[in-house]
Amino acid sequence: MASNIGTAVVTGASTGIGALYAEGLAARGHDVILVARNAQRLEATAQRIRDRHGVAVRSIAADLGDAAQLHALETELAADPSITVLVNNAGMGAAGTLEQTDPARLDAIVALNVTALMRLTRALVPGMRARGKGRVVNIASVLAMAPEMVHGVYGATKAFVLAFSQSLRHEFAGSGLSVQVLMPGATATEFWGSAGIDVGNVPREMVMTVNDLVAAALIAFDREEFAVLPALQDAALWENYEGARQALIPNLSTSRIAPRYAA
Ligand SMILES: NC(=O)C1=CN([C@@H]2O[C@H](COP(=O)(O)OP(=O)(O)OC[C@H]3O[C@@H](n4cnc5c(N)ncnc54)[C@H](OP(=O)(O)O)[C@@H]3O)[C@@H](O)[C@H]2O)C=CC1
Ligand SMILES: CC(=O)[C@H](N)C(=O)O
Repeated sequence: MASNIGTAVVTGASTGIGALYAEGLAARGHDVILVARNAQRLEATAQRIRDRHGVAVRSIAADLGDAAQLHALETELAADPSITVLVNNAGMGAAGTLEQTDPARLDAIVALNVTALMRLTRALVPGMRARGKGRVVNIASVLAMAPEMVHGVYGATKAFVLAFSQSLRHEFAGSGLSVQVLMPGATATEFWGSAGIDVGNVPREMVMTVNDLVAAALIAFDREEFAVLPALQDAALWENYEGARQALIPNLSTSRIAPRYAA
């Protein structure tokens, strides 16, 4: 029998944050659709979730960095009226600076972290809006606010994810749709090895386990918080940051040159 709270799509769900997040949604009663490239690993995760939670689990093997595969997935998911949650989790990084990193790798990072996330959201939101309910969860990073903590374009892609989520929150107001942005700090997953970084070189006190990260993220999912920073101990620091941003907004565009630029 289909879940009466609908189906959750989770990208990058074969391992790491995505696999545990998908399992957490299954534990809450969602049917789930898992997306990643490696069909075998994906199906192993799917079977584990089925066995443990008894919900319907589909795995779709697709490379979200490939335009044709992304388009096929958009079409397939847009036609599924059972989808109530989209978790845009798949993402990748790279160890080097802008100049050290192959341009093709930079393109791949932007294609996955930015384009695929934006396109899947664009594909699913019209149906959610027509049905009057839906949730989008975007996995950004604390590096959205601190891109200088790492090299290259990765932090900039995560700044896109944060800004996109802020914009969606505005666009969704009053629609029954909601968006959440999760900003993990360093989390022990395969992400680091794939990016060519040894997580063992990161101070241990800065690295969270993936179990802890996802447990906190799911509590925030249940609370329907907008911005989720599981590693930030003092929530007032985020509130002050966001308060300063909100204070800027009404002052950012005026017809008058600011006195400091007057000739
Ligand atoms: N780990 C960390 O320290 C942090 C991670 N994040 C973010 O969290 C998210 C999840 O990261 P994490 O779990 O650590 O990463 P992992 O590397 O552990 O998992 C990445 C997942 O994405 C899938 N994936 C990778 N490339 C593609 C692709 N081109 N198309 C489809 N699926 C793909 C992988 O499966 P497959 O290889 O089979 O495709 C895998 O399921 C990412 O957006 C990351 O940027 C944010 C902050 C900190
Ligand atoms: C916060 C981090 O260090 C991290 N590697 C990330 O992926 O954003």
